Amino acid sequence: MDNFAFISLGSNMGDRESFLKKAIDSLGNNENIIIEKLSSIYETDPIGYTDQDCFLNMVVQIKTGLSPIELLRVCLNIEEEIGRVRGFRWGPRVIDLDILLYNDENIEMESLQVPHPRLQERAFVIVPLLEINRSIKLPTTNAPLAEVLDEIPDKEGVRLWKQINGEDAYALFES
Ligand SMILES: Nc1ncnc2c1ncn2[C@@H]1O[C@H](COP(=O)(O)OP(=O)(O)OP(=O)(O)O)[C@@H](O)[C@H]1O
Ligand SMILES: Nc1nc2c(c(=O)[nH]1)N=C(CO)CN2
Repeated sequence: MDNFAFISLGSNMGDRESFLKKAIDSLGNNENIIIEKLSSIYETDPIGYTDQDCFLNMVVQIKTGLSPIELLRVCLNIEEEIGRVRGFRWGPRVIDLDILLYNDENIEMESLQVPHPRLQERAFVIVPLLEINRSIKLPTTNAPLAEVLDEIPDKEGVRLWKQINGEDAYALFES
């Protein structure tokens, strides 16, 4: 498990928290993934396509023996398992898993770009990421993420919804 990665989770349909929990359970049940940290859960105004319900968003930090492409495959399988039906771009979804960062790598494949190409525009991703690690820098430009957040206008659309500390993290994993 020599690699670290950050994965963002989002849901804006049905029992949103239960879908986040299911996704985290599935990640943790993978023998090649260790969940290291969970952010709190944030309720966030929809970005991109705005005529839809608010999202719950959070970020997890993992250690993994999987390659980036293998990790993407795992994420897509979890989305499918939980029942995501692909609708239109940026539209409502029961669960969305995105790979934000994988080590300090810059990956430019057709099916996978890391850092996630829209990471820098999305307060709903950066706020939970900074909660886990204040000193993260973007591998592309070396810019501290805290400075990137300063430049984003939509920060007030990201509200703490459920604080997760050690104890809550355990409760979130309890079935
Ligand atoms: N870093 C990444 N993490 C997850 N998927 C990625 C990444 N880079 C590229 N992709 C590709 O994006 C495809 C579509 O992803 P998805 O349907 O979740 O997009 P979206 O959530 O609607 O929009 P966005 O990418 O802006 O979050 C995936 O099948 C995957 O191949
Ligand atoms: N607030 C918020 N807005 C979004 C989200 C999301 O997770 N949270 N995901 C999207 C598609 O990737 C589009 N818009």
